[in-house]
Amino acid sequence: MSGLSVATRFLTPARFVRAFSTTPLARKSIDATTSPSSRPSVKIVEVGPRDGLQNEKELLSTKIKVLLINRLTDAGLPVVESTSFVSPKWVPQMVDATQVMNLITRKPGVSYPVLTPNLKGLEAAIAAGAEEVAIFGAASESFSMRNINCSIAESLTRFEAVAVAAKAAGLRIRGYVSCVAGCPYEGTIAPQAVADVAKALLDMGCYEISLGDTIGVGRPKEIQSMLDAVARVVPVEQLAIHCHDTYGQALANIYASLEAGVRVVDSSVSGLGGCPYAKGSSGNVATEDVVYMLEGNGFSTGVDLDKLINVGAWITAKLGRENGSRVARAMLAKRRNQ
Ligand SMILES: CC(C)(COP(=O)([O-])OP(=O)([O-])OC[C@H]1O[C@@H](n2cnc3c(N)ncnc32)[C@H](O)[C@@H]1OP(=O)([O-])[O-])[C@@H](O)C(=O)NCCC(=O)NCCSC(=O)C[C@@](C)(O)CC(=O)[O-]
Repeated sequence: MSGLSVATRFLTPARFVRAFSTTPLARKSIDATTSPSSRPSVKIVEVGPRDGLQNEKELLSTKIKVLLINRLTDAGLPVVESTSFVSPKWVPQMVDATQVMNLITRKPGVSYPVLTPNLKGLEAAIAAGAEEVAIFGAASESFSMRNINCSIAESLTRFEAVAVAAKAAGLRIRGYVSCVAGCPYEGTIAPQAVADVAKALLDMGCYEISLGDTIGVGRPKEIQSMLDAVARVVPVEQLAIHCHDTYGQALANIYASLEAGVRVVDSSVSGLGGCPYAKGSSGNVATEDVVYMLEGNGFSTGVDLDKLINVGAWITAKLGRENGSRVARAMLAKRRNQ
C-alpha cells in the first residue's frame, strides 16, 4: 500500500479499473447506489451440473444431478447448463445425459442448454428434448486437439454442420471459446485468435459467445485487451465471460468485464468444476460469490442467495468436497453462530 500514490489509494474498484484502462471499449459506470427498481440486470449462466461435475471421478447418481438442476432453478437461476452429449469414453460423468434431460422439471422461462460437439451429440440432445445447445471451440490448437480431437479449423467445420441442423430443428445455439487468456499447453494466446473463433461462432448463428479463461490465468487488463479485440467483431451484448478461479483472479476479471459492458456471467455453484482436458483448471468461479458481488454493486441477478447457499452446501456434502465459495463459507459460519 505504501508504494501507491495518494490518489491511487482512494480509488474505488470501479475507478481503479477505469484509471488503468488504456483500451478503447467504453467503460460502463457501475453505481452501487442505483435504486433496486432501476438496477441493470446481469444474467448468470449456471454451469455447475455440467462444467462443475464433468471432472468428478466418482459417478454421481442421475437422481442427484436432476435434484441439483431443479434446486438451482428454484433458487432463481435463469439458465442452468444441464449436461453434455459427448462421448462417454472422453467424459464418463456425462454418460446419463439423456436420462438427466428426461427427468428434470422444466420451469417456464428457464433455459437448460447442453453441450453438443458434433451431429451425433446434437441428434441425441434433440431426442432428449433439448431446446438449446452449445458448441465449444478453442482459441488454442493444442487444447482443441486434446479436448475434442480435432484442429480449430476442423472443429469449425463440424460446428457449422451442428449449427445448421440445430437451427433447422428450431434450437437456440450458444458458442464457447476456451483458452481466451492462456492455454495449458501453449501458454499465451493472442486476443486476435480469440476474436477469430468468436466471430466464426457468431456467423454460424450463436446468439451468445462465452469466453472461457479455462485455466484461470488471466488478469483484468489482459481480459480487457482480449474483450477489446473480440468486441470489434462480436457485439458486446452477445458476449459472456466464463472464469475459472485457479489463480484467484475470477471476480476481478468479471468486474473488469462488467466495466467493458458484458452482462452475462457463467459460474458454478460452490465453485465446482474443471475441464478434464485442461491441466490446472480448478473450479469455476462460485455462483454465490458472483451473486454477492453483483447484488452489492448495483446489479440485479434474480437469484436468491440464501437458497443458493443451501444448494451449494448440499451438493458439496454429497460430493464430499470443501465448499469453494468464500461467501457461502462465511455466511454458513455466520448462520451457525446465530
Ligand atoms: C468430440 C469427441 C466425440 C471426438 O472424439 P473422437 O474419438 O474423435 O470421436 P469419433 O467420432 O472418432 O468417435 C469415437 C467414439 O465416440 C462416440 N461418439 C462420438 N461422438 C459422440 C457423442 N457426441 N456422444 C456419444 N458418443 C459419441 C462414437 O460413436 C465412437 O464410439 P465407438 O464406435 O468407439 O463405440 C470427443 O473428443 C468428446 O466427446 N470430447 C468432449 C470433451 C469434453 O466434453 N470436454 C469438456 C467440455 S469443454 C470445457 O469444459 C470448456 C468450457 C466449455 O467449459 C469453457 C472453458 O472453461 O473454457
